[in-house]
Amino acid sequence: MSDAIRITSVTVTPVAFQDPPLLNAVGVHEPYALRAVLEVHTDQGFLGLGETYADSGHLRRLRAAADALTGLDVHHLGRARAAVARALDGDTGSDGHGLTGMITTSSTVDRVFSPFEVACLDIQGQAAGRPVSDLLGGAVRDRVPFSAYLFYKWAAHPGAEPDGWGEALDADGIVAQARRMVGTYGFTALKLKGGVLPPDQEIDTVHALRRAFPGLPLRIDPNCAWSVETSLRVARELDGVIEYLEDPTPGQDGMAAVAREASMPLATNMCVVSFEEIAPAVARGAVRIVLSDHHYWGGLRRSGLLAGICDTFGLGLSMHSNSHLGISLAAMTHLAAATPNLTYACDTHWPWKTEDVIAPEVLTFRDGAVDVPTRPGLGVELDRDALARLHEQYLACGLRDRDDTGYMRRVDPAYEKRVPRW
Ligand SMILES: O=C([O-])C(=O)C[C@H](O)[C@@H](O)C(=O)[O-]
Ligand SMILES: [Mg+2]
Repeated sequence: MSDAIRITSVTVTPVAFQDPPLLNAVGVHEPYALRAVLEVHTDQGFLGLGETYADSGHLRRLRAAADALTGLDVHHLGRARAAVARALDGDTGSDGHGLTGMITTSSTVDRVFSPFEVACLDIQGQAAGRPVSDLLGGAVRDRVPFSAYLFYKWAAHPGAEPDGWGEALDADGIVAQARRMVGTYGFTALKLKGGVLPPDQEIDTVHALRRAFPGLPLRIDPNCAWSVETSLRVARELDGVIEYLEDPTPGQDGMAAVAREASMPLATNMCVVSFEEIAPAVARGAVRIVLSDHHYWGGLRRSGLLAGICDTFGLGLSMHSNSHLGISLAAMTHLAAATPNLTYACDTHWPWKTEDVIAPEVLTFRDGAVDVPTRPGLGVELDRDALARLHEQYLACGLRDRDDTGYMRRVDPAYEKRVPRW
């Protein structure tokens, strides 16, 4: 039997990378998105990487968990998760920005454990000489398709230079944005972030996308900005136009009411975001598709568990994203490659970022898909200069918690977060 590979220390480095003014149902993205980069060091010299959120409470919990993992074998993931749960001792997170649904004590453990699990799998893969997808059962596809994630947006952050994408505050602006994304990355599915403009304008935008891209699957996600009645009206207007309707309205009961009458499947990354929410959602018939996200479903293997449960109950599976860097894209790609029933193109914010902490050449888009890395582990390497620069940017930018609503209020003091808004 081969030796244990024991964790000797973990480095948690918060970073900030530039983010354009993307609009959503709760406000607007701030000039920087925050992430934490985890480096898990071991007694055999392997270094494992993980990436996660970097809000201040999450950073505190990551550091507590990091201390608790020292000495554990990277193969003992069950023990590692239990050690994280003990270290957190009930310290439960909250969904400050309002885009990710309810957070419980157990789902907080999943959020905190996830990047450590990814880093441990990175190490296991390096030691075995196998890509992480092989540790998850093996890739069933060599390339993972992603969708173009379209946002209404301002041309620039207030007082700053335009970001190069230009303004997109109507259907023409979104179609132009989609043309550029599809032209550059080859995406074969389109997702519109909605809940920003009055519903009729967003319906017009989806129809404009349908005319401009007749063959591509379309989705809209207003992050619960609509009442049940509004959701049903939008569903009627978009009958036969979208492949799924994502989180039109708050709560499983509201979603179930929409699901009973809407012609298209409903999808969620807001009313089913933890294991305890699956059974009630199935009982209510609230959704037909769950967007997985290893960052809050407890890592790659627990995301596989979610996939199995979805399969059992006949639920479809897609994948959610937040603003992220290359370590996360690598993990998402390995997971999607090894998940047979993940049949929808995954979300990614990738095109919106201009900076990263990994060497750029490993993960590239061709025809809207990323080749599954075949090198041992995650297959990505840290660019230490870039990590240091983005950490300096974190220290200098002053942002410590994602606050799309607060940022919007600085621009428009009358702005209010309302769920549902229409
Ligand atoms: O599908 C979703 O709900 C998201 O991607 C949530 C994100 O936070 C998105 O709304 C964003 O980045 O503004
Ligand atoms: Mg969503």
